[in-house]
Amino acid sequence: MDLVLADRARCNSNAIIRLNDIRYAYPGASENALNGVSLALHPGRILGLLGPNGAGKSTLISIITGMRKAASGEWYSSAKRVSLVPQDFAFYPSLTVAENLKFFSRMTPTAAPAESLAKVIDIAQLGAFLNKQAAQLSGGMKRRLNLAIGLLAEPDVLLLDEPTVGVDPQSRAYLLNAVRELAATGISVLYTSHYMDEVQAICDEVAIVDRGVLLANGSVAELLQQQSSEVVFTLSEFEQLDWSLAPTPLLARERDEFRFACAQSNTISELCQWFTAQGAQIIAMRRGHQHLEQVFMQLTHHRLRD
Ligand SMILES: Nc1ncnc2c1ncn2[C@@H]1O[C@H](COP(=O)(O)OP(=O)(O)OP(=O)(O)O)[C@@H](O)[C@H]1O
Repeated sequence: MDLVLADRARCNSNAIIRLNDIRYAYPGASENALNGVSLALHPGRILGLLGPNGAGKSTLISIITGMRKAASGEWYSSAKRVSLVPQDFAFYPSLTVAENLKFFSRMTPTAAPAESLAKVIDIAQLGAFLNKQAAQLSGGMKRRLNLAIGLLAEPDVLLLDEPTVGVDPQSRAYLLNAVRELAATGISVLYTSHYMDEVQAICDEVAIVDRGVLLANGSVAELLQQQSSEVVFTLSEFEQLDWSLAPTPLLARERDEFRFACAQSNTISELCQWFTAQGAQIIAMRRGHQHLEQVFMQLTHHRLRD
């Protein structure tokens, strides 16, 4: 089946790019690399794309850029320019920063190339490094040059494939801030990273894929809430509790925090009553996961770097 370029009415949202039920198989492969993935990118928002190795992230990115054609599904886009900042450095190591930027600027048709060049130098804060050979830059500065080249096209959709691999903490903080500022100007960002804390910190939304299937998609807060059926109590004066008599089995304890499965609606009230009756004090209670990594592990059953 041919890919359908749906019109804005069928998109039924303000998405700048929307994928519906996208399937893709590499020639000769026994399994689909993408198995019915639906996703939307929105102006001014950062979507974090997470998945273990081989999940289908790169394949998805190549479909969004148009480098690969899906076997079936719908694809809607109102983006004028989509830029991909790849994980591999996409510049000439023997040229200086300025020479690289000028070269790629000439390759990128924009209305005002000089202004665009000045703008990306400013965003990536490369002004002090223009005469340095790209090969001599630190890991963080190379990432900034990679980003600057991607921004030359003045994209309205920016696809970032692991933009902070191999950078020092300062450059990392700088890059994360730059990505947030770019989104604040209205650019739609797809952010792929193996660093969960980054994704949790800067992304408005997260999509978790594994084996070509979208396992979860929503805001970070939604995923932390929805994907957990656990409750954690912080207690004091708990030493006298006989856990074998608890109305719900204790799953785990860490210092004064006690974790329980929360399968039924009355689990929490039963536990509260039991703690109070046994003389323990409830200091705090929270539902849901605290970290995206816990959500990821629950859904994919392995760590991101496996
Ligand atoms: N050129 C190719 N030919 C055949 N199979 C491929 C090709 N590229 C990827 N695949 C397979 O497609 C599936 C999805 O791969 P993809 O590269 O999209 O995953 P990924 O999530 O980007 O992984 P990583 O985090 O390791 O980059 C995997 O099973 C992979 O082996």
